[in-house]
Amino acid sequence: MSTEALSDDFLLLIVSSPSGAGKTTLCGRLRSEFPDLRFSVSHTTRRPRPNEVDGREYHFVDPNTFEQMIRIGAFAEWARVHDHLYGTSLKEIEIARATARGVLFDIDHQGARQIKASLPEAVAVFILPPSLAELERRLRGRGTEDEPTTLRRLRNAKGEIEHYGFFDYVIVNDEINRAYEQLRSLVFAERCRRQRRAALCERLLSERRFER
Ligand SMILES: Nc1ncnc2c1ncn2[C@@H]1O[C@H](COP(=O)(O)OP(=O)(O)OP(=O)(O)O)[C@@H](O)[C@H]1O
Ligand SMILES: Nc1nc2c(ncn2[C@@H]2O[C@H](COP(=O)(O)O)[C@@H](O)[C@H]2O)c(=O)[nH]1
Repeated sequence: MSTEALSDDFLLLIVSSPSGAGKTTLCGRLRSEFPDLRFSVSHTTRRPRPNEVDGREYHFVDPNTFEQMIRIGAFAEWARVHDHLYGTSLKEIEIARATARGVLFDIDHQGARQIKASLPEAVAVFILPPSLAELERRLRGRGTEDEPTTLRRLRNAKGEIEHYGFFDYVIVNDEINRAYEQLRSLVFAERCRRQRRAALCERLLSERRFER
């Protein structure tokens, strides 16, 4: 990690997991505790769930609009996940840079790799369920997907876990409070990285005080 890459205080935090492991729940808590960490609202071609609001959880668009956005280079990253298209627009990152102290991405491992390729200072966290049986219980318990979608997501889980080696941190979401405590600790720790403090150190060193 280069000093230059971390020379500002802006945190790019990626959270990924297999479907149902709990990243939306954990990101929701982060958003409440750290309002200066702006949630990146992705574009997707999947249909909204009953409780989801366009522009809040996602920008819900049709496939033609999504493909047009790909053509004009509007995305920082995009991927096909569970048979739908999902993408992070460059605009989301620009807005976060202009208005917040960081940006929180809830994206899959393909998107995480693309973000890291262009923004290597990004910090990537993978959330694991304690077991596959518990993953299934959670996804079914959430009750948002029909049976074919549930099965597709469960069948994709191992393929996603295979990518754990790419991530900087792995958190096991067994007990939600414990997992959240670990995630928030990461935010604090990342904000204390030496490289993010370089500007302050240089400023203190340049002050003309206590000099003989
Ligand atoms: N530690 C936990 N213990 C028990 N249930 C949990 C825990 N964490 C999350 N859940 C529940 O599991 C379900 C799935 O969680 P959530 O929607 O956050 O998963 P997700 O990883 O965001 O899934 P997706 O990728 O499908 O959006 C939700 O009903 C949530 O309340
Ligand atoms: N590569 C990207 N993946 C994304 C993005 N937004 C969400 N996701 C991932 O998709 C799945 C499914 O999400 P769901 O809301 O339909 O359950 C999950 O792994 C998300 O992290 C994105 O912009 N790019």
